[in-house]
Formats: sequence, C-alpha cells, structure tokens
Amino acid sequence: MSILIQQATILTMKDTDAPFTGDIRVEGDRITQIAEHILPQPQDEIIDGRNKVAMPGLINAHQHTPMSLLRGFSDDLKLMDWLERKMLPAEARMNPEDIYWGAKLSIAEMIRSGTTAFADMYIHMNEIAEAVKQTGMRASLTRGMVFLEDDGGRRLQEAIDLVERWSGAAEGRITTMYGPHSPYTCPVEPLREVIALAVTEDIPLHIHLAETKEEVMKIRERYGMTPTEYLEEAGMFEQAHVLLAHGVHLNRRDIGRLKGMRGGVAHNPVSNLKLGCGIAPITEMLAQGINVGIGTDGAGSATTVDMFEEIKAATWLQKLDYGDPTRLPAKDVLSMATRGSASLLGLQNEVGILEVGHKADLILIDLAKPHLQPVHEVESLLAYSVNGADVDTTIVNGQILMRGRKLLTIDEDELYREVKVRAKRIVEGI
Ligand SMILES: CSC[C@H]1O[C@@H](n2cnc3c(O)ncnc32)[C@H](O)[C@@H]1O
Ligand SMILES: [Zn+2]
Repeated sequence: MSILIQQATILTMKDTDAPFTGDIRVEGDRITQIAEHILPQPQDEIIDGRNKVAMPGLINAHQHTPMSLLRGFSDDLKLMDWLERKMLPAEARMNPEDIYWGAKLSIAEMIRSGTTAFADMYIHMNEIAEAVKQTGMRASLTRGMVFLEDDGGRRLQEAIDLVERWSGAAEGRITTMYGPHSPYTCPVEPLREVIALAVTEDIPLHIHLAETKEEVMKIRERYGMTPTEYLEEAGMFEQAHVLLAHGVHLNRRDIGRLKGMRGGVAHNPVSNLKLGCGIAPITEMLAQGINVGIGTDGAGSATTVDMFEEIKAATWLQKLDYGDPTRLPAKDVLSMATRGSASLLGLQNEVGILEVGHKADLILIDLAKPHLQPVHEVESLLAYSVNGADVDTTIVNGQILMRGRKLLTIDEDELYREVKVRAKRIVEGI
C-alpha cells in the first residue's frame, strides 16, 4: 500500500526546515519520499494536501485512557479527594471489558484530534493493548503499581507479563514501561525492586512526580526530602530511561537532579490547571537541557484528550507565570508535543519529525476555516488557533485511521452505545 500526499504545506519539525509546499510518499509503514513534486505511481492512494498542513502526529506522553469513562463525573475537587473518594472507587468497579471500551473511547478522541501515539498507565492492560492493536494506534503501555498494601506480588507480576507479552506487538506499534505510580504510593523497597528490573531489562519507567504541594509535604514528613530527591536516592535517575509525569513542584536543586537523566518530564497543563496543582517550571527545565514533552493525563481530570488544547495551555501558562509573552514560543511548544514526547516514549528515531525512513505517523490539518485564515506563520496558527476538530486526516504506521474526519478503524455508533451503559453502571451510587 502506498499513499501520496500532494501539495500540502509541510512542517517537518526538523530544526533546519521552514514550512514548504510539497508532496509526501508513504510506502508500507514508512515515509519514503518528501519533495516539492513526486511523480504519482498507479498504486498510490492520492490525498489532496492543498489548503492543508502536513505535520508529525502529536504524541500524548501521559494518559490513563479508560478514565474517559469518568469524564465530567466528579469535577471541582482537590486532587486527593478526587482520586481517593471518586476515581479509586469507580476504578474498583471497572471490569476488563469496561477498560477496553474506555480505552477505545480515548483512542477515538485522540485519532480525531491528531494524536498518533500515547503513553498510558492503568490497570487491565491486556484490554488496552487489544484496543491499541485493533484501532491501529501506537502506544507505550504501563501497568500502574500502587504498593500501599501487600498483594502477594500480583501487580508486579501483571507488569512483568505485560512487558513479556506486548513489547513490540501489533507490528511494533506497542512498547511497554514499568509503572510505579508515584513517590507517595511506592515505599522505597518495592521502588528499588522495580528500578532494578527496568535497568536489567532496559525497559523504561513511567511515574507521577511532584504533582501537588500536598505530595511534597507528605514526602518531606515521611522521608525528610523532596519527591525528586526521594526518586534520586532510590537510584531512579542513574541508568533507567524515566518518563516523569507532571513535575510541577520542583525547586532549583530538583531541576539540577534531573539534568542529564535519560527520558524527561511529561507536562500536563490542563490537568494541572483543572486540579489547581500549580504551574510546572517548563522553561527552566528546557533551559537546563531537560527533555520535556506534553500529555493530557486522563480525561477524568483533563476533561478532553485534545493535545491542541494542551499546547495552548502550556505556552500560555509559561507566558502568564513569568509575565513574559516571549516564553515558550509556538515552535518550541510544538516541538514539545512532537519531538519532546517522542523522546519520552523512547521513539525519537522513529516518530516526532517528518523524515524519510521514519515511521509514517502524520496528520493533515484543514486550514480552509475562518479561524485559520489568513496564514502568516504556520507554526503560530498550529500553536494558538488550531483545535483538534481541524484535523482532517490521521495516519499511523502508514495506515489511514481517519480521512475527511471519518474514523476508519472504529465503529463510533457501537462505541457510544457501549460507553453509555458502562459509564452509568460504574459511577452509580459513588
Ligand atoms: C494504578 S493505575 C494509575 C492510577 O493513577 C490514577 N491517576 C489518574 N490521574 C492521576 C493524577 O493526576 N495523579 C495521580 N494519580 C492519578 C488513576 O486514577 C489510576 O488509579
Ligand atoms: Zn496521571
């Protein structure tokens, strides 16, 4: 199968390239040509790129996909009340099939809004992996582990099984990580055990870090240090590739501890705003050479998983926080949502830029809309004016998952029927 996108405005996201008008050929799962004009071949599926921007798909670096079932169920609460009084009881009622449909709902929303890969941390990961496999998405999957009660090693065994069964599955679209949930849910012994496993197997780690002031206080009371120091003392930044979600409350010394680490920080600005957590020191981390990507967190807190909303929130928060509109300019925030997130998933040599030889994960954005005209600076439009509904076409691994806003791998009527019944049952009485 080959695809030829003709006469699009191409934004490769490579440092050396300005946007230009041209063609892109996709053969199998890879980009094989990018040029001003490419001769069509008889087998090509032609996509008209006029009035459209072709860019790398956005990469959501921190998700809890099945939480789409809990969207709008318990708003306007503090994080710990929200999590302990609402989310955890609801999650205890989710069966594996609910997880599958919740993940599929999130995946549908992500494909529709231009996301081509995501990092997920949740439970019942086999069902999420099946949803990824069937829908054609790319994902890095993590079995989240809370070590507050003894479970006879069940969670860790499930995490090990996930890694063994799904790493490299679905034509290589699925990768895996180990996921100790957070400093406040992981005492040092099991934390060290998971870090050792990750290092031995060279599997990345995915963990929440320093999301709230309460977390910082709790870890100070328990261990006499900051959450970042706690992870450092446990050996997390020595060898492993680590995806740190949030990193809101980091002091200057904490940022210094992350310098030179493998992996980096997934910024989740909408979730941080909605839960009143604070503003992460993104521009300071970038200035220190720390890799920063963007995620949504689950739809239970972010309310949508539209990465264009996150891009806007990320740049505007930095400008507001420092009283400086030059902070986190359009190009930089777009780079975070593509290349930065790709590095967090360990996929920087495969996705995140449009490049011959890279995997064909790309999106087309329709500019023939009043809010996207005229076109002065493409990057400015993408960062500040585009929203998820402007995405026309989504391609992952060379497969078209949405064309002309029609999903091609998901039956949306069936999806909404399943979700409605399941979501109602899960939250009843909570
Ligand atoms: C054990 S699977 C993952 C676990 O994380 C919970 N979760 C969702 N959002 C957040 C957040 O912002 N901070 C901490 N934990 C979060 C989710 O409900 C699952 O239980
Ligand atoms: Zn999270």
